[in-house]
This record gives sequence, C-alpha cells and structure tokens, in this order.
Amino acid sequence: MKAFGDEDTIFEDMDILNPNEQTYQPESLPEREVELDQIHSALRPATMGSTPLNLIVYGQSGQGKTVGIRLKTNQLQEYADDSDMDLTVVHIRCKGMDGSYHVLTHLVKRLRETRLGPGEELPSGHQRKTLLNMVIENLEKVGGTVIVVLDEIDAIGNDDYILYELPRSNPDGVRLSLIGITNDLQFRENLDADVRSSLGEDEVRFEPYDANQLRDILARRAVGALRDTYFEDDVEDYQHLRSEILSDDTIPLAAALGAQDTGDAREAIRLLFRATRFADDRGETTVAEAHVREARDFLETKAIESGIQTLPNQRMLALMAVTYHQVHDDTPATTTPIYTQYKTFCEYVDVNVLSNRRFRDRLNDLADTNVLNKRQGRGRGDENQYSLAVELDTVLENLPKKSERLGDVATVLRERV
Ligand SMILES: Nc1ncnc2c1ncn2[C@@H]1O[C@H](COP(=O)(O)OP(=O)(O)OP(=O)(O)O)[C@@H](O)[C@H]1O
Repeated sequence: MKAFGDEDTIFEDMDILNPNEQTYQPESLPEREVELDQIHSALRPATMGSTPLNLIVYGQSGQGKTVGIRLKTNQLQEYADDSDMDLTVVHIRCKGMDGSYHVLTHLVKRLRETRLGPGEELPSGHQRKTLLNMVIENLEKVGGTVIVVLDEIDAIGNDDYILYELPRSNPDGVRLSLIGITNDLQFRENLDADVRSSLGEDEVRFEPYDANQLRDILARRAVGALRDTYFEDDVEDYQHLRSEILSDDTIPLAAALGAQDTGDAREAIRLLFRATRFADDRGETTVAEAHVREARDFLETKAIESGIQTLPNQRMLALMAVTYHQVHDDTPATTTPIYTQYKTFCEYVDVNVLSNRRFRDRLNDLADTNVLNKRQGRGRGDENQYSLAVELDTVLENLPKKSERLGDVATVLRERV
C-alpha cells in the first residue's frame, strides 16, 4: 500500500491545472482582451457614480465566460475597496434551481448574508411576489451599487418571472445591475423582446477558442502547475514554453482534441490534467502523447457511463430495446423489431408507450449522443438500423441497478449474456 508523503511528484501546484473553477481562478485571460474590454465598458459607470449596464454574456461551454466575469467584478471590487465605493457583487449559479422561485430564494439569502454574515437560512414557503419584495427590501438595506450575476441563467427555464421583474424593480437608493451568463444560444433568441432589451442593454459574445489559443492557455496553466516548466524570456505563449516534463506533442495534442468539437478550454485543461495525473500517479517523470490519448479514452468512457446512467426513462427503454437485440446477436436491428421490444418493456415497466415516430426520435437522440450507431435506410420503406456504439459490457454495467422495474429489465438483459 502506498503511504502519503513518500512519493515524488512532477506537480509544483496541482490546483493550477485543475479545470474546476472553484479550485483555481486564472489571473489573466489574454485570449479574451476584447471581451474583457466590453465587460469593462458595461461595469465602468459604477466608478463614475452611475449604474453599471445590464449585460448578457453568451457563448458555448468552456469559453471563459464565468472566469471573465469573475475577473472583471473582482477588479471592480478591488477598486471599490480602495476608493471607499459601496459595491456588492452576488454571483448565483442558477443550474439545478429550476425557476425564478429558487433563484429569488437564494438571492434573499445571499443579500442577507452580505449584511449579516454567513449562516442565513433559505427563506421558505413564500410566494414569488413576496420573495421579490424581500429581495428589494434587502437590496435597499445593502444599498450602493449591487451587481447580481446570474450564471447559467437559461436554467431558470420557463418560469422567468425574475427576469421580467428584477430589472424594473427600482429599489430605492440602489444602483442595480444584472449580468446573465448562458451557453444556450437559443435562450437569448427566445427571450421576450422586453426582457431582452432590459437585460441585454449590453451583450458580449465569446467565440470558441481555436487550437492555437488553447495551446497558449494550456502552456500558461502548465507553467504554474508543473516543475521544471517555464516560459523563455518571460513570453507567455506556447512557442516560448520550455519543459522537462512535457513531451513536444503533449500540449498540441490536448489542444487539438479540445478544439475538435467546440474549442472548449475546460475540456482541453481536463485532458492535460488527467494525462498528467496518470503519469504522476505511476511515478513517471514525463507526460507524453500516449498519456493524453489514455486520458481521452478514460474521460470519454466516463462521460458515456454517466450519460447512460442519467438517461431519462424513455431513452433508457429505447437503449434497452437495442441492447436486447445486441444480446441476442441480431444487430444491427431495424426500427420495427426494436420498437416491438420497446413496447414489451414499457408494458412491464408500466410507462406509456410512445408513438412509433416519437420512439424513432428517441433512437436518433441516442445516435446523436454517440450511444448508438445508426445506419440510414436507403430508400422508401427501408428502415434505419441501430446497434450499440458502446461496448455491450459498458452498457450493461451502467443500466439501472436499483430493484425498480427498470432495474428488473436490466437484470434480465445482464443474465442473458
Ligand atoms: N483564457 C483562459 N485562460 C486560462 N484558463 C481559461 C481560459 N478560458 C477558460 N479557462 C478555464 O477553462 C475552464 C472553463 O472556463 P469558464 O467556467 O469560465 O467557462 P464558461 O464559458 O463559463 O463555460 P460554461 O458555459 O460551461 O459554464 C475554467 O477552468 C477556466 O479557468
């Protein structure tokens, strides 16, 4: 058994390569100068005794939206502290909150904490209108300039009362600004025109990083995180990176893989972090291309596993029906026998049966997320064929285990192998 403290490590400061935003906040984002300037312009009125502009920040996942807003609001907070300006920034993650009610509840708690210190309880059992009044009352008690950041604002969903009411709530003696962050590009399009014009006084769009930008980002994170890794002449780009730990191809490969889909910095950093941990845990002193490939396979499998585990019921049943055919060795199967099997499972599990058409949509959803392979029918009457795109064992291991009826079906499938 390994003992803590006995191992050598190639890490200087592991946190810097951790993709989790709570663990490490970069101090600069040179790839986002333009976007940071736009955010700066929206916040600057606060330094002139005026109200900062409401702002919508949008762009796909892992583009530095959250860290960009944190960087600029932290800078503004430093300025405020130095110049006796009264500024409060409240950052709320809306994900999982499901509607205005929860967001308002959290906002009341956070504003109370600003005044009274930690330990405030979530208010419960109030109507939305009452909660909004509590928010306004607390804003007035906090006073000064208040910036409320609603991160992952799209999670508010259809219950977007707060987005109508808060921007026009006009609390007395408060200069209130709202910043909404979203990676759901459709969300902005679908906003009611009134909400969009009040919330999106300014808009900042973060375009996906390209592979060169991802190389620079990885190089900066690696320099802080790894031993014997530095920038020559203090020039902080990939071309000036020197490292005794990283092989020449390691960062280019992680950047290229990260750029492949959506230029996502989180994905690229996660790959390099995982690859480096593989090497370090084995006591190796070099992180090579092979570690990055191993990390890619590992993370892909993990993503697929958790994707299967969290499938909604109907998609889970569709997957089980395809799995049934795979277990009986008659895949790829066409839609009709898969649908017949699906209906049998539905009856057993006692859930409503989707129409053939909607069922085919569910199969296509599974193909879009790379759980199934789809072979398109060639002509009229020629049905699509589906088979598992993932190892049979991986699917079977991640089907429901609990002794509910879905779990019973999964158990039967496992036993048939
Ligand atoms: N230019 C950059 N330099 C260094 N690290 C970066 C850069 N851009 C993003 N990151 C890192 O990538 C990760 C994701 O960034 P962030 O959370 O800001 O993305 P996001 O655009 O808000 O994504 P999402 O919409 O998925 O929340 C974080 O670990 C962040 O530190």
